[in-house]
This record gives sequence, C-alpha cells and structure tokens, in this order.
Amino acid sequence: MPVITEIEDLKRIYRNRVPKMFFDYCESGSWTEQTFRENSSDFDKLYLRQRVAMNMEGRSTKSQMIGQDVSMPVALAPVGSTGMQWPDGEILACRAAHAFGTQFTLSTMSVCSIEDVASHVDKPFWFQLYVMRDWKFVVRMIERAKEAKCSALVLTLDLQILGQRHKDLKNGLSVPLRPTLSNIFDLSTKWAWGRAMMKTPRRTFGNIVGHAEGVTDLSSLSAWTAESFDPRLDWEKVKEIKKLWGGPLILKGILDAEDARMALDVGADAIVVSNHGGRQLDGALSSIRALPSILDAVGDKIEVHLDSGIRSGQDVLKAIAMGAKGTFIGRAAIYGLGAMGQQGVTRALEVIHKELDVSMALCGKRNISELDRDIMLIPEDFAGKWADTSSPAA
Ligand SMILES: Cc1cc2nc3c(=O)[nH]c(=O)nc-3n(C[C@H](O)[C@H](O)[C@H](O)COP(=O)(O)O)c2cc1C
Ligand SMILES: O=C(O)C(=O)c1ccccc1
Repeated sequence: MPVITEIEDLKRIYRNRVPKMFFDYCESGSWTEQTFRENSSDFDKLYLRQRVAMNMEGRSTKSQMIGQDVSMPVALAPVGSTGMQWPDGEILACRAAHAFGTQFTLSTMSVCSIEDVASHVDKPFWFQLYVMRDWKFVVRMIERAKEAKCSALVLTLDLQILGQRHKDLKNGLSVPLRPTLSNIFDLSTKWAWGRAMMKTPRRTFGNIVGHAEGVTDLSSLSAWTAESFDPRLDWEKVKEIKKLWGGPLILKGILDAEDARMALDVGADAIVVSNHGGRQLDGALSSIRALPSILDAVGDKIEVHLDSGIRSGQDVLKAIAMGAKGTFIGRAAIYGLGAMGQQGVTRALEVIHKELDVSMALCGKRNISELDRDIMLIPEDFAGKWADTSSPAA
C-alpha cells in the first residue's frame, strides 16, 4: 500500500492506472488551459498569516452547507463519467463522502443512474442537473431526483455548449469507449483497468439511456453536447426548474456579480462560484479571483460556495477565509477514485481535512466560523476591474 500524503500522490497513481484518454479527459482544461492553471496558481498568490500562542486545542472543521451538517466545508462536485474511472465509481464516491460526513453530488452525466446510486447508499445525496433540449427529460429527471430523495438540486449553468478540450479530440474520446489506434495500445498496457471494467459492464450514461436520442452512438462529446443540451437556457427556465423542484436549489457556474444578482432574484438558496474547473471559457477569471466581487454583490443575501482549483486544505482555508461558506472538489476526488476506488476518495478527503485542520491551527483559529480575511494577505491587484463597467471584476 503506497504512502499517500498529498493529492498529488493520488494523481500519480491514477495517471498510471487508467487509460490515457480517461486521465486526459479529467485533467484537461479548455483551449490554452490558462483558466485551468490560474484556478490553482491564484490560490498561491494569497498568503496566510501565521500566529502563535493562541491556544489551538479543541479545534473543529465542522460546518454547514445549505443548512446541512458537514464534517468540513468540502463537498464532492458533480463529475460526468465518474463510473468510467472506476466501476460503480459514483456509488463508491458517494459512500466515501457520506462516511466522511460530507456531501456527494451526482452528475446528470453519470454512469450509474440516480436510482442505482439511491439504492446503494443510505443517506440522501445531491443531484446535478443539466438542461437538455428535451424538456420532458428535464421534468422527468427532476421527478426522479425527488423520488430518489435527493436533498438538493445543483443546476449547472455554464455548460450548454462544450469548451473545446484539445486532448479529448486528439484522443478520439467517444462514449462508449471505442478502440481507436492510440487507445488499443494504451489499453493493453493497462490491463488491470480493463479487467476491472469488464467485471462491471455498464451502460454509458445511466440517467440518459432511453431518454435522449443518439446517446449510445457518440461521435464526440462536443458534438453530442451541442445536439442535446439546450442553448436557449435562460433565467425564465431557471425559475421554472426551481418551481418544479421545490427544494433546496444551488446554481453552479456563476462567475460574475451580475449573474450572482440574477441567482439571488430567482430565489436560489446558494451559488457555486465556478468556471467548471477551467473546462469551459478559457481566459475567464479563476474562481478564487472572481469570488470577492460576487461576495460584495450578494454575499450577505445568499450562500456562496466555490469550486475550481482546490487541491489542498490550504486552498479550502483560503476560499473560506475569503468568504465562501463551502467548497467543492472535482478532480482531487477523481484522482483518489481512479487510483484506489472508494478508499482513494476517502484518502483524498482525509488529506484535505488534515491540511485544513493543521493550517487553521497555525493561523491561530479553532473553528471554521472564525475564519475571515484577516488571516490572509491579499495582493492589491487581486481585485481587477472590468473595462466597461464600474463594478469590480474581482
Ligand atoms: C472530468 C470532469 C467532469 C465534470 N463533469 C461535470 C458534470 O457532469 N456536471 C457539472 O456540473 N460539472 C462537471 N464538472 C465540473 C466540476 O463539477 C467542478 O466544477 C470542477 O471539477 C471543479 O474544479 P476542480 O476539478 O479543479 O476541483 C466536471 C469536471 C471534471 C474534471
Ligand atoms: O466534461 C465535463 O466537464 C462535463 O460537464 C460533461 C459534459 C457533457 C457530458 C459529460 C460531461
């Protein structure tokens, strides 16, 4: 059993274990990957304030996200095709999150269907919805989320069209996996993965089969997304979805103060400041840089969460200190899952928890609720300004 002390360890094992095209699919940002890189490197521009002799005994990372208790303010972000990285990946990741005392978000684009996951876990999870052209599918999916007793709906707004990821196109990523020349070779070198996957043959997208056309014959993810996702999504539809759902609603993919105000107007319970892990608009601000202006606009009226770029407990600490109520991890959990299944997701959460706890202590804080901007040095130019408006960009 390898010694795992940081998320990077899980990433290395994951990379060696899965076919290249699946690693690339997870790791890629769009186009030049500027936003993908800055999601992480912008965290490094924030400095933490070391304090001493502040009595660090009796610490807790417990918090709440949308009023639900969490053992630390880190939930699992929705990740499409998770079950492609490890058989039953969605079920295992959900179990790991629940056992750790935090939340799991099931993607619309998951391999295991919502019913599958619900019947294999014993606590409610969150469901992430994509808005398809087929409105009947959307309505039915919301009903299924209710039937599965999901405790929040996470509506993703930043992917009605796919940001281009060069590697996926070059690797010929198609779902279900078709043996292109490059991955025949790769698969043969990763026989362990192939064997594991064969033990649990599953359909590609468990939620969608039978509800959308063409899903079993994808030429490419982007072509299929363009065909199936609704480009006419607007705030009226968001309102309709809120009404149909009737439960806690989280709007994901907000990166601008104006959109945050719209989210507030439609009555969402929370927003996730996110650029989809740098997979959509390349050249967009990193999430951590976009966060301050969004907090200024709506921070006292709606719960604000953040994802994109979190690879450590220090990153979580900085996001919370900046003012986010909670965070989500996407890739960090998938590295763990792809490396070691459920155990790997648990390990990812443990690593981040320990980093968060120790760093909090070294900042002289004992509770999540005590964290604020006073523990950080924020460079003056961290907050920029959009050229054509008076509102701050960050
Ligand atoms: C492989 C992969 C698939 C994703 N699929 C979805 C998805 O189906 N739905 C969604 O709302 N977000 C999806 N996301 C975005 C994540 O929910 C999250 O916003 C992002 O991963 C956060 O960045 P991080 O990976 O740096 O933590 C996906 C991200 C990755 C890496
Ligand atoms: O890859 C993604 O980021 C994503 O959200 C997605 C979109 C369409 C199908 C599967 C996943």
